[in-house]
Amino acid sequence: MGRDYAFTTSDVLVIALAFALFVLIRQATRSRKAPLPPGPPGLPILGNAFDIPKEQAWIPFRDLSSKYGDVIALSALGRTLIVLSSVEAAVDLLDKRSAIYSDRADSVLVEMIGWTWNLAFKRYGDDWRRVRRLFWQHFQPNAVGQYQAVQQRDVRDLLRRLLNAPADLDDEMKLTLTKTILNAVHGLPKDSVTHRYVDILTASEAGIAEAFTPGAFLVEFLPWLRHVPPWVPGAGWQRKVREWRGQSDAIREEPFEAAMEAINCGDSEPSMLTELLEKASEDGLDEDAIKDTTAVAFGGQHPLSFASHHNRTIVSIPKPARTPYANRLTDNAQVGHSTHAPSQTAATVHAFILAMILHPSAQQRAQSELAAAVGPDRLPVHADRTSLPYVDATVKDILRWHNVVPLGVAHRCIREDEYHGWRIPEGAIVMPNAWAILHDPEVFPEPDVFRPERFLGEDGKPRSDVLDPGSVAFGFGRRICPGQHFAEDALFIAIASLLHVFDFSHALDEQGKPIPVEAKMTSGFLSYVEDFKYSIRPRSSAAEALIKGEPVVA
Ligand code: HEM
Repeated sequence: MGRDYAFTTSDVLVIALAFALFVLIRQATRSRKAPLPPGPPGLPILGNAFDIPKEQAWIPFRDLSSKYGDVIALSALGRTLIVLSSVEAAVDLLDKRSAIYSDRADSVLVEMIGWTWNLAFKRYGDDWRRVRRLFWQHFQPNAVGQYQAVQQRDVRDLLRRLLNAPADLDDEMKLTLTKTILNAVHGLPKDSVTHRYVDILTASEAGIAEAFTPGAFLVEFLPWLRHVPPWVPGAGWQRKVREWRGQSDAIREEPFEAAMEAINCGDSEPSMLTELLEKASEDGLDEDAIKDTTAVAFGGQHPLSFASHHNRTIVSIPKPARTPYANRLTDNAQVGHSTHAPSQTAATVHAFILAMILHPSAQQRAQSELAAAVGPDRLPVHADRTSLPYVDATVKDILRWHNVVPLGVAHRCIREDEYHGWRIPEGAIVMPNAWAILHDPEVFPEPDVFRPERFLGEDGKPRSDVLDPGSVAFGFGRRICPGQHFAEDALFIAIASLLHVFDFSHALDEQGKPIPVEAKMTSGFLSYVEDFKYSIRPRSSAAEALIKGEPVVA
């Protein structure tokens, strides 16, 4: 009989010493090779562990880049972190050399939490390739056009709901995007998509943020800790992991189960799921592959970052008792609603509203353009985009001014490489500082100012000589966001429709004075603008009639 699986203090000490020795030997071997990119000097063994910022890391990283250059290296606990702060360096490494820069960091927690289905977490290899290819077939530029009608319909529903409950825009925006995704991907009828799905995403987002706060979980460095049962003093984190596992399972299972029930009840609409099911035997797809691919569209856009940090409250998601499909249609009372956007797209729309309040002249110019190009008798459609260059530039400057994934998603280098005479070690975590690139004053003069005009020439037409923020905000190389074209369509139609019929302005206090707002970003690998108060009202009675679908009287 072997002894019980329990670790004594001396076990832990021996392992820690062995690890320290390993790091020292590695450091000594490395010193004979090409140097790492420049960076702040570190402590022995611990390296730059104390230099890796936790709050709004993109700003201190940008400051380090101003001192050391656009490629900097930091080392912590045996890992090397490379931060890229120019578009040239990001494209050179993550894009042009994507054959070796497309892996993700290994993580014991990803496995424990059950996030292995999530494309964003998958290691670079055949499994990632298979799911990405399936996903891409339905989200590539030629395919996303099929979702535009659903996006328009859901945004028009949003406008109607806002007319009745204008204070709930953020919440309603999250629901709108979730409805569109679950309809396009799972074929769920729009009325069956309730706030529960939004809450599932929001809870998992908070869980991911806590799980991947650097250094927060020792198990990432000492993988054997995963075997310590939760009742052992100090192993309470195992309970959190169990909770997060439930959230991850909910994302993968719940919409899928509801979709299968809808199909069986003859209530489902044509979708990515129905297409995958039709082609399953021809393409050799099993249920797991189909579940993974559909789950990626719903919940896979919350990816792992080396320096993630978040301070949101975790919402617990009790699974509802199994009820017949028809009874679930109005089931939205299972959990409390979060006040935060569930996805990058909704967070971007939230930032757009702030920009409109801070820059009323931009709002007016976009509205004048809409009035001229679309007119008072109808709402905008995607096809209007080419005749709305200012609205299009507004979308671009929102992605730049407040990019919601400021440090991108970290890639991992799978083979030692050399760049400008510096060594990029095998296993290095490589992170594009997207915020620094999009706030570089050389590229975007007065970068902190929201100004769509920067993308337009004097004739009001789009300039081709200004960097498109979309080429940075959605990442790089083989891991580039596969939802980019869908997200850009969703942002355009939401922003154009909101501006066409609503005015956004400061909320007033009890004395009738405007309540000041400030553009502040939250910390975390998904960054939001901090909550603010605002007023939203229909632009005119004609706009109100348009929203309600009534005849417009000029
Ligand atoms: C404004 C909206 C969005 C932004 C700014 C955004 C940004 C990003 C970024 C920066 C990455 C990492 C790319 C890299 O590793 O270099 C990413 C990955 C990903 N995004 Fe998005 N995204 C958005 C919307 C969406 C949507 C709507 C979907 C799904 C329909 C989606 C699905 C994904 C997936 C599956 C990945 C992981 C790809 C992989 O690792 O291979 N994203 N996104």
